[in-house]
Amino acid sequence: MKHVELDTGLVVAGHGRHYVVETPDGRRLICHPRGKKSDCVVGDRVRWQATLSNTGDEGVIEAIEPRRNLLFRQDDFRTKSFAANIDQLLVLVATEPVFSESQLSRSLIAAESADIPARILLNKVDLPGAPTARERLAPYREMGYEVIEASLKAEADAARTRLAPLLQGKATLVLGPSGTGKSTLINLMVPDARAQVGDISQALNSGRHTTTTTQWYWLDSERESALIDSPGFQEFGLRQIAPAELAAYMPDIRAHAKGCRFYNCTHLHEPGCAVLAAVEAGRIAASRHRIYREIHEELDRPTY
Ligand SMILES: Nc1nc2c(ncn2[C@@H]2O[C@H](COP(=O)(O)OP(=O)(O)OP(=O)(O)O)[C@@H](O)[C@H]2O)c(=O)[nH]1
Ligand SMILES: [Zn+2]
Repeated sequence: MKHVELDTGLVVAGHGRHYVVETPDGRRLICHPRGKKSDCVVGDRVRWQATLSNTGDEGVIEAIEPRRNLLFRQDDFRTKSFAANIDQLLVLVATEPVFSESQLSRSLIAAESADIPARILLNKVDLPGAPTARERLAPYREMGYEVIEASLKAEADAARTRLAPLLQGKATLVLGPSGTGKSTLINLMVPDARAQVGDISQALNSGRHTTTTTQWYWLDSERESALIDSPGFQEFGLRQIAPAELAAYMPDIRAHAKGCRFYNCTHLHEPGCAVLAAVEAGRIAASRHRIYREIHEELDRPTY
């Protein structure tokens, strides 16, 4: 196959085996991958060819360009990709509903292992629970993550002004549990969000109210900055990570792991473990070590 003859495009949405591909001049069309395997993800750069048949598709994806990165989760049974070729992850949490620290940590670990920088956005700081949420995020600030506070609805203009420079020139994947304000964020930063989803995606999404698939939104007419909205999820498996690697992807644990007596210390029970000593001394948050233990046990279980 001669790639030079094929058109290039960006995958901006996926619906089962159908993908919405955006051409360099901004046109969007439906494509399906050649062959049975549908292994495209939003953010993929692809090469496609116009279809001559009347399948309803307008193009066939012939090739996927090598990915710069891929953020995904993996359990015993399957791998779920969020997006490819992203510049940063924005983990959205809120004062209410109370967020799961385990889910937050898992998102950050997945990003670390994929070498993708991450920030945390705490929404709804106008609510009385804000100080508690802030306190729960203190360890994350301390280990180096930027925590941005906002009230996306209550203080919309201030939030937009604060966020715009952080998103400038980047493709930002947003992950966060349902009810934290993801739709509010998209509508705040992407005024023409509905139009960008477009008739194609709306048709493929078959009348559902919320988008159930990942969607790429441009923030500017120059198409330099983008937000990628991914649907909420229940489980965040990290099977792609070997148990012995886990500490390296948790900055607070990593900072102490060098001081352990044994080079292959699991930081769970060993004598002379600098991580356990740091937990004891309060230099690593107890909640973080609990999460480390929980994930380590999960990764250590045999797969069937
Ligand atoms: N108090 C307060 N409420 C907010 C703020 N931002 C969003 N909300 C509310 O939080 C609720 C959830 O917001 P959405 O934007 O729909 O959240 P979502 O994450 O898209 O939720 P799903 O649609 O369930 O995925 C709505 O009732 C919003 O009005 C805020 O800054 N302050
Ligand atoms: Zn140790």
